[in-house]
Amino acid sequence: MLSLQHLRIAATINIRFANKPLMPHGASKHWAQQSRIRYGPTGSINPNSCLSKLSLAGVSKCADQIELPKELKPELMPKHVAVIMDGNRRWAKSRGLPVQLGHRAGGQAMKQLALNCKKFGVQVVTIFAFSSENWVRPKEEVDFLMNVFEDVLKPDLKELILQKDMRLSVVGNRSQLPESLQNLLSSSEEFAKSNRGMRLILALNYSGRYDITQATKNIAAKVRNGVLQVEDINESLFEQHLQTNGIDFPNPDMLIRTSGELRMSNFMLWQLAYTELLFFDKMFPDFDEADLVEGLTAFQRRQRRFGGHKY
Ligand SMILES: CC(C)=CCC/C(C)=C/CC/C(C)=C/COP(=O)(O)OP(=O)(O)O
Repeated sequence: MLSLQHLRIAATINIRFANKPLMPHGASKHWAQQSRIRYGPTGSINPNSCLSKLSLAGVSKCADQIELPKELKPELMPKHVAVIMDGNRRWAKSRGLPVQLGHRAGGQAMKQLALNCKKFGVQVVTIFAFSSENWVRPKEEVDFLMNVFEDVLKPDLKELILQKDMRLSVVGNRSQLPESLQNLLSSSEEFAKSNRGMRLILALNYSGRYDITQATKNIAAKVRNGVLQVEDINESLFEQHLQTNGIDFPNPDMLIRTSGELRMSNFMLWQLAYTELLFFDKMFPDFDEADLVEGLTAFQRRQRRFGGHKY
């Protein structure tokens, strides 16, 4: 239940309800004190982007504009960034707000993160939005989260799909999600089908162990039916039976987890085998462009060996 006090705080940081944008505006004094709002310097431009080609011809904007802060190298950008957005509730509690507002602010941070990744030329972003274990939360929080998914997804997906040319895929067991959310997800995927921009993958009611278990069961059934031989089973075949099969994307290069927790929480256990892990102390709603640049810079400094040696 929202008290008058909460409404006052929400008003102070310019939070609006019922399908309306909820992220506090930079103009708010309270918000400015709580978070660094920085707009990364756009020093270097990917030489392959159409921006650099067109700017030679005196044109300053184009559809696939890639603007890189000067500390980032285009050739070392991760193709696929996975995100565990953690800390929404702690963000809200530390401000005396109901947890629901933390989830709404997290939704806005998610959209901004997707836009920034696109701006920097990342090809795939996977967001862990709801784990199969999250159902154990209080029913009213789960119900609220499902509503937030719809509220955030309706206008934001529309914008990301229609204006930003993003492709959309959903992994996880959708059949347990509310019907209206299932419909929204399917119609959004359909709408985005012919897009060619960055791919956004939402993991909703997703569990890495479940993913591996269902792949194993499917393969076992095929062996039992004689469709496959035991000798046919290898990593590539196994991957084809994961829920992420059918989505044309490389395994994540980089994983971001916010809120200071240092664990995987059952997220893409197979797919993250050689992913570089980056942990941030900030709560997810505070994760901004400067943090993303910091993470990408750290990623670019790492030496990826994939089990090999390079001495
Ligand atoms: C895809 C989409 C539209 C998402 C928008 C809403 C959103 C950001 C949902 C994330 C839900 C979640 C379980 C966050 C983790 O923080 P937590 O609740 O575990 O916070 P805590 O770690 O502080 O308890």
